[in-house]
Order: sequence, then C-alpha cells, then structure tokens
Amino acid sequence: MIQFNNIHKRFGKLTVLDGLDLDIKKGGIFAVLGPNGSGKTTLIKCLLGMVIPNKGDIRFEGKSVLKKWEYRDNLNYLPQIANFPPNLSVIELINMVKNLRPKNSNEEELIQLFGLKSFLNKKLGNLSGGTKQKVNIVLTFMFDSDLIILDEPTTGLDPIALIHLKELIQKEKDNGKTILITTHIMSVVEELADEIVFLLDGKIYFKGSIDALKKQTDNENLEHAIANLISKQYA
Ligand SMILES: Nc1ncnc2c1ncn2[C@@H]1O[C@H](COP(=O)(O)OP(=O)(O)OP(=O)(O)O)[C@@H](O)[C@H]1O
Repeated sequence: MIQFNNIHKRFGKLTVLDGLDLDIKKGGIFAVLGPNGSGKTTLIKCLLGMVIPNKGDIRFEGKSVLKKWEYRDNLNYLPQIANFPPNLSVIELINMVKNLRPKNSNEEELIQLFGLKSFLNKKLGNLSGGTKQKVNIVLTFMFDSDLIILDEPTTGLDPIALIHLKELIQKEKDNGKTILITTHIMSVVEELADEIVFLLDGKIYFKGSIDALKKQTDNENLEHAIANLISKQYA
C-alpha cells in the first residue's frame, strides 16, 4: 500500500532520514517505534506531504505522492499536537472539519463513546489536555478512509478513553483498514500491533512481528526488547 524508497531528510545540518526504505502492506496495524527524535513524525509528515524529502520517492497505492494531494482524501491523520483554534467551540470545530471534507461522518457515535456531549459548546482553549485529545480522536475517526495515521494517540487519555481508543483501532483493522501508529506505550504495541517498524539512525533498524523482535533481542519483555534496540544507539 505504501512504499518509501531511499528517503533522505535533513533539517539544516541534522540528518533525520538517511536513505530509508519501507514497505507497508494493506491491512493491519503497524507500530512505528524509535527513540525520541529518531524521525517517526518526520516520516509520517513525509507521507502526508507536510515535510518534503530532500531525496527519494514515496508511493501510495502505486502512485508517487510527492507534490500531489488527491491521495490525502483516502487517509485520516491524528497529529501528535493538535493546535486547535482556542476560541472555537468543540461543535463548531467538528462542523468546520465536516464542511471542509465532504465525506460521510459518524461523529455522533464517537462523541457518545468518548463522553464529549457536555463539552460540545465549550471553547477548545478551555479544555483539559485529555479532553482535547478526545476531540482529536473524534476528528480522526469520524471519516471512513483506508489508511489511518495516529501520531501518539494515547497522550493524556484516562484508562476508559484508552480502552475505547484501542477498541476503535481494532475495529478499523477488522474492517480491513491499514493503521500506522507511533507510540512509546509498549502495552499498546503489545496489544494491537501486527508488525513493528523500528527507526534508528535514519533507517529502518528492525521490521517484523513482536515475537520476532523478542527472539532477535533474546528478551521476552517487549519494553526491554525495545530498550535493547535503543541502547545499540548509545553503544
Ligand atoms: N521542522 C523542523 N525543523 C528542524 N528540525 C526538525 C523539524 N522537525 C523535526 N526536526 C528534528 O528532527 C528530529 C526528528 O524529529 P521527529 O519529530 O520526527 O522525531 P520523533 O521520532 O517523532 O520523536 P518523538 O518520539 O520525541 O516524538 C528531531 O531532532 C527534531 O528536532
């Protein structure tokens, strides 16, 4: 479904992606992991056209995405930090996004699921971090798309909201969707991911199942297996 071919991205003197190759097949949950600053968000933003690589090509369903925009109709994106307009109310933002994106939406079901009814007329600038994240989730999941990209979706969520989010992601997978998720929460990875993609030194350092990673690192505990990969960077 997605191919990154020889992607290079530098910010000034800092090389973030250094000839990265990655193939993501259709259907399933892919966890994009790596230490802080390893380039996970940069990789996602390259796919979204929000960051332009210095070199390389990215293909979505066989077609190059560079400097094209139509492919974005068929993906949903949850940003790591949602900069909502503080003076808009929750419902005004939801309606604005619906107007911008002429697709069927199921926001009512999601508003109910995340207990947002009593917040609909509140200004976004006055919401708690976790409540803002629930709004972020509603905006991401209310449209039907084949690809769902979630950059740190669990930030600030209480345990009930986290359970609902995990069920939502699982349901999308069961419907044949492809989900790319970045997270530092290993229990989320362990519960959901079909495959792990681990970024280090600007390249894919590991790609495979959780079991394969545990075997490779000779560690039954995922958190320690990942720590083992990260520690190679400092060795
Ligand atoms: N627009 C930018 N200008 C300059 N440097 C940038 C820019 N965007 C990202 N970087 C740098 O690129 C590196 C990779 O950042 P990125 O956000 O992709 O990492 P990440 O793996 O998502 O990190 P985290 O786990 O902390 O979210 C970091 O050193 C960051 O400071």
